[in-house]
Amino acid sequence: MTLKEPVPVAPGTATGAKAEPPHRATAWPEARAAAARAGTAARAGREPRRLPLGQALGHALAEPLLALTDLPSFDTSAMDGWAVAGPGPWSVRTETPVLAGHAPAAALTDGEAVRIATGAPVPPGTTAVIRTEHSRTERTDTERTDTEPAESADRTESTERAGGVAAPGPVLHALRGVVPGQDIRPRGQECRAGDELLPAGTEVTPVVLGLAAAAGYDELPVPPRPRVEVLVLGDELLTAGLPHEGLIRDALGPMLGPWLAALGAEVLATRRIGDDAEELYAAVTGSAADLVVTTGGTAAGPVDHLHRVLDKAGATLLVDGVKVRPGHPMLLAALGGHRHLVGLPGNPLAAVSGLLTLAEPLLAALVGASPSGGRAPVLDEVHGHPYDTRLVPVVRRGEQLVPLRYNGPAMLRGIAVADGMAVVPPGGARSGQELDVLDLPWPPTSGAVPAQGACFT
Ligand SMILES: Nc1nc2c(c(=O)[nH]1)N[C@H]1C(S)=C(S)[C@@H](COP(=O)(O)OP(=O)(O)OC[C@H]3O[C@@H](n4cnc5c(N)ncnc54)[C@H](O)[C@@H]3O)O[C@H]1N2
Ligand code: MOO
Repeated sequence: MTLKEPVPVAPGTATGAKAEPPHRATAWPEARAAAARAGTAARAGREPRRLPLGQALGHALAEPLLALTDLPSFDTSAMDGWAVAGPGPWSVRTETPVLAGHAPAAALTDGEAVRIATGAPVPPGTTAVIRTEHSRTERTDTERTDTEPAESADRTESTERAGGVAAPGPVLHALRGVVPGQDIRPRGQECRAGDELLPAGTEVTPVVLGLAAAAGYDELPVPPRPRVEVLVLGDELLTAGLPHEGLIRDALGPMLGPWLAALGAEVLATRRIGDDAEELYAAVTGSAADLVVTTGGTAAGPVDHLHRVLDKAGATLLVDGVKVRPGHPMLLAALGGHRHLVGLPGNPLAAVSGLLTLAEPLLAALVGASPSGGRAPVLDEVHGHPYDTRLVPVVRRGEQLVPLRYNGPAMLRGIAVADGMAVVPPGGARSGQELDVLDLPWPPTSGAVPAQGACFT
């Protein structure tokens, strides 16, 4: 590998030159934006497919979720009790109670009441629903003048005297004031047909499935999953056993496939290529993936073939180095035909940095989603790079971010227990300063993290 960076010259030195940024790489926020733009452009022409609700979990909505019906779709009783019309007392209509899932009962006229269950359509003319426990019924039968609890109304609703002569039905009294409309969920209370319930790009969670079903959907439109292939470069990598004689375990092959899958990708394969330029050329040009992710070989060492291979393949470098630590040799290339390649540096935490900087925004844009993240204050001062952004593994402690100790470019020990990576601007961050945080696509840690400290090598 050759040194990519001119040594910065301090102002006032013998050369008289001003201090220059140490390399001509893309600024970190612009690199992320370029990756998102690449994903958005590649998204054009990728037709959404319709998946049954049972298969749509975890996808992003390809289109806004528009209500296919009013919700509720009819005026609904919110309580078990009585549908009443006008002021009371009411004469109870002694028909079958109105139940959920049944056709609406005949219209009520002022002074009438009918038993009704939660979720049942209120009869036309209903002005309020009175909860069972806020009511009492009274028989008008001369043999019985005592009042009875409403729960036993069914038993009191005998309309026949001995001899078959119709008796007046029971009378319903309210035990509290009755407000017009009380305990009625009016049609369209939650939404009207055509209302946007959720924007495109929303992740389909279990609740989204429930809302979609309530709103009338059997299927949901989702973008096709981006197809990704991972190519792991490096002759020094072992796939099993202990490191020995300069050989080390491949830490990225086992990590990247599942990580990319957690970001919504369909991982076609993870292939180990070694340091063979021809094999790499064949793998890159022959890949059927929308996104090829390579690891290693991004720098300028004797066996770092990636730039030469991309050049030979006619690829266009959209980002060639990013002003970020770790991971500054990362790159993004357009391969033609809406296909892209993200080159992750070989150092494992540098590869994570490249994944979050370039691969995540590109994949999110390909499916119309937004990259995850938020902002939070950092507990202590964080050392910064003079010119470049730093990405630092952090845990969330309450509202605050705590940087983790093992954050060197070759280390995964910090990020393994992290909740995300804090974005530390050039020059560093003060204690209490708000920082952007890049989330990881799995639940936060329990917070049981070893003691903190600094370790930058
Ligand atoms: N002269 C220069 N040398 C280097 C520079 C530079 O600017 N000038 N940049 C350094 C930085 S920063 C990084 S990051 C690396 C990037 O190197 P490559 O992307 O070319 O990666 P490799 O050289 O292949 O590997 C670097 C390092 O990572 C280990 N590695 C590679 N793959 C894996 C893997 N799958 N699992 C675990 N570890 C892996 C590899 O053995 C090396 O130790 O370049 C610096 N050098
Ligand atoms: O950018 Mo390198 O990632 O410092 O190791």
